[in-house]
Amino acid sequence: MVYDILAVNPGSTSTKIAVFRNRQEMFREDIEHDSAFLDSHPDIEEQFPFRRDMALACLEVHSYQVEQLSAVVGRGGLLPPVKAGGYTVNQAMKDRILKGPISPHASNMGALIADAVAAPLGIPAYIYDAVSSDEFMEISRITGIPEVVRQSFCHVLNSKAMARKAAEEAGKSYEEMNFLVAHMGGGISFSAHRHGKIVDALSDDGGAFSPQRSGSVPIIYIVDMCYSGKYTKAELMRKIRGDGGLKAYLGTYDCREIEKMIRQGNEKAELLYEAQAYQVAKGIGQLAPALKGNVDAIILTGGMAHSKMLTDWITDYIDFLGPVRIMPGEMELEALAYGALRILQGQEKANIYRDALYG
Ligand SMILES: Nc1ncnc2c1ncn2[C@@H]1O[C@H](COP(=O)(O)OP(=O)(O)OP(=O)(O)O)[C@@H](O)[C@H]1O
Ligand SMILES: CCCC(=O)O
Repeated sequence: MVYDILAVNPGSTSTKIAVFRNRQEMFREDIEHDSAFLDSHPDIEEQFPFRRDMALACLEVHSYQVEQLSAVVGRGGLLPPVKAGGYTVNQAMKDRILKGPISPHASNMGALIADAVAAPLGIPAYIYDAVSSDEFMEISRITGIPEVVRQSFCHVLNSKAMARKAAEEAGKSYEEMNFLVAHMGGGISFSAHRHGKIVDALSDDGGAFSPQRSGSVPIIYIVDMCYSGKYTKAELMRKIRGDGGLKAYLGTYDCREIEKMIRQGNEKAELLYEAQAYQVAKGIGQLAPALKGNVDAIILTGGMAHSKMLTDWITDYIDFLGPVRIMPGEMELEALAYGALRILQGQEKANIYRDALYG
């Protein structure tokens, strides 16, 4: 049986799409969004129709008839904790994303775009390995404030896909190995994979700063900023996500531009870029206890892993912990499509999303 699957991956700076015929990729497009557009449309509800239309326009460019699709699969977003694997997009999931998002994260649009394309065609819409897939150890959830519980949240899809690939290349199964993975995209996250499960992770405001995020910042100063009367909540959130990190210091989140500044002798850019590498190394080191130091490999992945300058610095700071594998870019579209294919072929069952608030 032949299945055509559209995979859609909305990231913080880009939307990537591809059509697969079973496991064969027919075509893909990586749409990098203009930073001015992202700045002027910070809300998911505003960005969603635009990104959906761009995805549909890509199909047209490739003269692909949507009626040929068997299913659409989107990146799974920041839902309340869910299982790793596939879910059918349903009303409860859409309500949660639109009315009560855990956090306004680009990945939330994956389910919405998948549903918007699939529903008129009468075909299933799925998400796979959502960012909030939860395999945490209980000890990983504890913070110093009882009301605040750490939620499992990271680039699950790509981190697991790269760890699986590294295991395959080592001639072993993912479940036999232990990995520390640093995903370095518009957002940066770290995950500790123990025998096939992400038992702890750091991301967003809990980890390193990133090209456009603040990362973890001493909270006492943030409390002062909150009560200073100088900022609205939305303005402070933008400092944490969107306008933080390298962009806050250097005015751009494009690392290729930053490397150009460095080549032109910009010392501030060089200091900040090495600080970026150092923070990534610290994030990896912070998770090493989750594996009790039994690290088969440290994987550096995501768009920024294309940068030799960054990966050389990071390796220099961290290779005492284990062998470093550089696996640039991401395999998220493949991971989405192969997951949906396993569901369509009956090898896996799609989970039913249920929500305490939205049914
Ligand atoms: N060749 C390169 N050298 C250095 N940095 C690069 C290179 N290619 C991409 N990047 C950087 O990688 C980042 C984007 O990575 P990626 O495309 O993985 O992110 P995304 O998918 O938009 O977001 P996320 O991964 O957080 O979901 C940008 O900061 C970009 O400048
Ligand atoms: C993709 C979830 C993790 C993050 O954005 O930091």
